[in-house]
Amino acid sequence: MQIGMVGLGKMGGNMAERLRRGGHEVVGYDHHREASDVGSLKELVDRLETPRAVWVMVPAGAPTQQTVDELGKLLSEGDVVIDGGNSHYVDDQKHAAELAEKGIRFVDCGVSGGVWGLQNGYALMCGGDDSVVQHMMPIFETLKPEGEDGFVHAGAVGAGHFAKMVHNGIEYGMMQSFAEGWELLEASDIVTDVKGCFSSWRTGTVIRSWLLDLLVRALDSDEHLEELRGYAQDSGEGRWTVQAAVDHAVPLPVITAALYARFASRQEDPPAMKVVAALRNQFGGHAIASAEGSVGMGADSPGADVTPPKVR
Ligand SMILES: NC(=O)c1ccc[n+]([C@@H]2O[C@H](COP(=O)([O-])OP(=O)(O)OC[C@H]3O[C@@H](n4cnc5c(N)ncnc54)[C@H](O)[C@@H]3O)[C@@H](O)[C@H]2O)c1
Ligand SMILES: O=C(O)[C@H](O)[C@@H](O)[C@H](O)[C@H](O)COP(=O)(O)O
Repeated sequence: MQIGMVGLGKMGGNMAERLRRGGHEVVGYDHHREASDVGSLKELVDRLETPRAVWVMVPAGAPTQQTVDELGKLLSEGDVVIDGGNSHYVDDQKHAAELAEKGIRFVDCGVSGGVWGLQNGYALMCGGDDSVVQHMMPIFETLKPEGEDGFVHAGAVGAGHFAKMVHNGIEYGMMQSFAEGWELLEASDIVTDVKGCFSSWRTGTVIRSWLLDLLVRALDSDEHLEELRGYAQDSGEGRWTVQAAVDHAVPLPVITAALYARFASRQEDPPAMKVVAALRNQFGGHAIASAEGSVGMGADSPGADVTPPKVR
C-alpha cells in the first residue's frame, strides 16, 4: 500500500522504515529537509495516488493541528488522515469533524513501543469508523507486533487516543511504583545488591515486565543512577488521564500521585513545604531550615519564647 508519513523523528522515521521493510511505499515529509523525501506537504500529497492515506506523527497540540489544517486543504474526498501522535482524544473529535466537511476520513491511532518499535513492532489502538479502519488494515498489520495481540479497534473517533491515554496513565503508576521500591531498597542497609534484586525479579516473579527489563538495562549502565537528576517531564497523557477521571468521578489515587511526583521533581525548594514548615514552627516551635541552609529555631523564632497552651 502507498502512504505518506508526516514527521520523521524518533517514531515516524522508524515507522516509515518498518513499513518499507514490509513492502509498502512510503513518502516521508518532515520540517527537517534532510530527513524528507519531499520539500513540502503539498508535494507529498501530489506524490500519492487517490484515495490517499497520510499518517501524521508529529508532536500533539499545535504541530498536529497545523498539519491537519493543511491536509484538510490539500486532500480530497475519500482520502484518509491517521493521527498516530499522542493527541488528546478531544482534539480527534474536532479534527474528524473538520475533515469530514470535505469527505476526508479520519482515524486516531494511539501508538506504543517507543524507539524499540522498529524491531518489536508498535502496539496500536485505533478509533474511527469500521470501514476506514478496515481500509487501513494492511498498514496496521505491518506496524503491529507479530502475533494476535498488539492491535485494537477500540471504538469510534477518539477511542484510540482515549485508550492510549489510559495506557500511559497506567505506565505512570507502574514506573512510579518501581521508582519507589528502588529508592527504599537503596536507602536500606539490609539489602546490599539492589540491582541484583531487580535483575532477579525479571524471572518468575509477579512483577516481571518490560518496564522492569528496561530498568535493569538502565541500572546496568549506571548502577545507582548517579549520572541522572531526579527530574521527570510529562507530555500531557498523565494530566489528561487525571482530568478524565475527575470528569467521570473515578478515583485514580495511584496515577494521580505518580503525576504529582513528576511535578514535585521539578521543584528545587517546594513552596508548599515552606508553609508546612512555617506553621509547624508557629504552633509547635519546631525547627525550621533557613533559606541559607541552617536548621534550627533561630534567636527570633516565635517558638523560643512562646508559652504553649495548657493541655487539659
Ligand atoms: N517517543 C515515543 O516513545 C513516542 C511513543 C508513542 C507516541 N509518540 C508520539 O509520536 C509523536 C512523535 O514523537 P517522536 O518521539 O517521534 O518526536 P520527535 O520529536 O522525535 O519527532 C517529531 C518530528 O516531527 C517533525 N515535525 C514537527 N512539526 C512538524 C510539522 N508541522 N510538519 C512536519 N514535521 C514536523 C519534527 O521535525 C520531528 O522530526 C508525538 O505525538 C509523540 O507524543 C512518541
Ligand atoms: O507507550 C509508549 O510508547 C510511551 O508511553 C510513549 O507514548 C511516550 O514515551 C510517552 O509520550 C511519554 O509520555 P510522558 O512524556 O507523559 O511520560
